Amino acid sequence: MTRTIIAIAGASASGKSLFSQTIYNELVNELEPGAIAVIEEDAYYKDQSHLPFDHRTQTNYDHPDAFEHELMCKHLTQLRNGEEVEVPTYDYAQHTRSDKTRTVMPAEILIVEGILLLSDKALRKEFDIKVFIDTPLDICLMRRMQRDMEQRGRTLQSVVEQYQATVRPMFYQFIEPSKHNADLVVTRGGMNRVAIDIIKSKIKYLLQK
Ligand SMILES: Nc1ncnc2c1ncn2[C@@H]1O[C@H](COP(=O)(O)OP(=O)(O)O)[C@@H](O)[C@H]1O
Ligand SMILES: Nc1ccn([C@@H]2O[C@H](COP(=O)(O)O)[C@@H](O)[C@H]2O)c(=O)n1
Repeated sequence: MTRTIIAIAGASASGKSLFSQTIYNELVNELEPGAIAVIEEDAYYKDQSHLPFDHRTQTNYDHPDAFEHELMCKHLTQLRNGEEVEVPTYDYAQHTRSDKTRTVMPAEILIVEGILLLSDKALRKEFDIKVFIDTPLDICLMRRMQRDMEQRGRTLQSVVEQYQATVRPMFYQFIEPSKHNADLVVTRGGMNRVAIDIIKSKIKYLLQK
């Protein structure tokens, strides 16, 4: 069986999750059970449970060193080889992994979404289709403020400080340059109906082959 791994990369709050989840939700009931799955790069943030909470708030979460990309690469290889994996789950409020894992079965179509997927050479080799969600950074910041305060337990001040200290500089150092590794660059992210339909058609085509 040929399996296809699709990477959806882009800035924080650019709409990667919305884009990926829209494709997944619109296809999941049409396809054979278990044919499609989604994995988040955020699940592979390093475990920091050994560090005091105050230390964890100081981590640069937008630098590649914050992630355990080796484990992610290993899991993608296992999934491609037909093995199920235990994907970590991440707790943004505690800035570390939670003690639960999520079993992911080897789907024919695997969508992977995350900020630094296309900046890591080893990870890039795992992807058959590479998409970059290209959303202006000011829009990402506005969305991030709202989302992080509503869903990730952040204050406005903490979002602004983190944005200036790490999110914005790391975007220019790592994420934006990685756009050139993409096969497709998508504007308007999760609301780009044409782009969503193109990826859906490609997935259906691959599953018919
Ligand atoms: N095109 C869009 N228009 C309006 N809101 C959007 C759009 N794309 C994403 N959002 C919202 O912005 C927030 C961040 O989007 P999300 O998909 O979680 O970003 P990412 O996964 O890239 O961090 C979410 O609350 C989401 O609903
Ligand atoms: N403890 C953490 C871990 C990550 N972040 C931020 O999450 C962003 C990536 O997730 P998206 O869903 O927004 O793509 C990244 O920019 C990190 O700054 C965090 O704030 N705290």
